Amino acid sequence: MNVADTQKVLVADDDAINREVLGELLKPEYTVLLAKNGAQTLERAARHLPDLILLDVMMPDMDGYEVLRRLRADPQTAHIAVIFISGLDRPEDEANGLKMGASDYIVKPFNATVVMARVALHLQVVRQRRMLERLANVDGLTELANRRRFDELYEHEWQRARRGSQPLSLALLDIDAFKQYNDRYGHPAGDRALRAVSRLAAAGMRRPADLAARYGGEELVLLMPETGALEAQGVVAGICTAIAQLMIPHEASNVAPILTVSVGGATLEPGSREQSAELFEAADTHLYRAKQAGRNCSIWRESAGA
Ligand SMILES: Nc1nc2c(ncn2[C@@H]2O[C@H](COP(=O)(O)OP(=O)(O)OP(=O)(O)O)[C@@H](O)[C@H]2O)c(=O)[nH]1
Repeated sequence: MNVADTQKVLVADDDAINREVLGELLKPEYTVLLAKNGAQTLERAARHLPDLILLDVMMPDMDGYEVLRRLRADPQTAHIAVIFISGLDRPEDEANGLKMGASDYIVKPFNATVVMARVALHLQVVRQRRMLERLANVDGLTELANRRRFDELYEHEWQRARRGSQPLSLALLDIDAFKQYNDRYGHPAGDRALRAVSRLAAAGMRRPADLAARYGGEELVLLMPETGALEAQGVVAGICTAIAQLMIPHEASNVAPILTVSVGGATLEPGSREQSAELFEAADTHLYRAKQAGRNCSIWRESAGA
């Protein structure tokens, strides 16, 4: 396994010897982080986002149950797998830990082989969950977010823009005469061109909350929260220029001898009256107009919300 793929395990125990024993045990296979109390566990969990936490139940500043509750309350750390390690060996303690959302419960004194086997098992579950999440959210051809993921994030960003009275910009980018491209150069070449355009769209997104997604077929959607119309148009212009600079030959196009795109965009500061569909529909209308206007161009609309 390559170092970048190594999974991270955080060992949280107030007892230095326990920390060391568990740390040494895990080190040959995983990247190990250590925490000596509850506060440090929360801080390291948020900073390093480990795949798994081995969490001592009895710690002086904050017990493991409280640490788990706080981890679950923060969306960033809510999904981190937790195995309780505890000196409390009554069945009700174990049941309580599992009910709280721990993946497993190991009673001290622990057996090293059993700890390693359980850690391996839960890390495998973590890997499988990530793979499923990826399959559910990422488009296989372009590696962009898929439409399902876009729909989810769009609603989230719409609400965030409304609460924060911030502009939200959205652009639909559609490859021109792509049917002719496929007909002329073949479907595999069409796939390559679509991947190249997608890569540039993703590279053009500047901020962490910006999103390039494949909306369907040869249509991409670019979502730019907290971005006004002028700035968003600048971002889109940069992407269109980068696509033109690829100079992908398209001899069957009536628009240009190279592959081009049309863009419809809109910016809105959501008020209480608008629905999220309105911004999308405005961008779609503008994409239609850009196609009508001869393609290889971008049309934008800006409007204030109520
Ligand atoms: N190679 C490839 N082609 C695709 C993919 N998805 C959609 N297409 C093709 O994209 C083409 C879209 O055709 P149209 O909707 O007529 O659009 P167009 O030819 O680009 O015309 P305009 O958008 O009006 O300029 C169809 O031929 C689809 O088969 C894909 O994943 N790979």
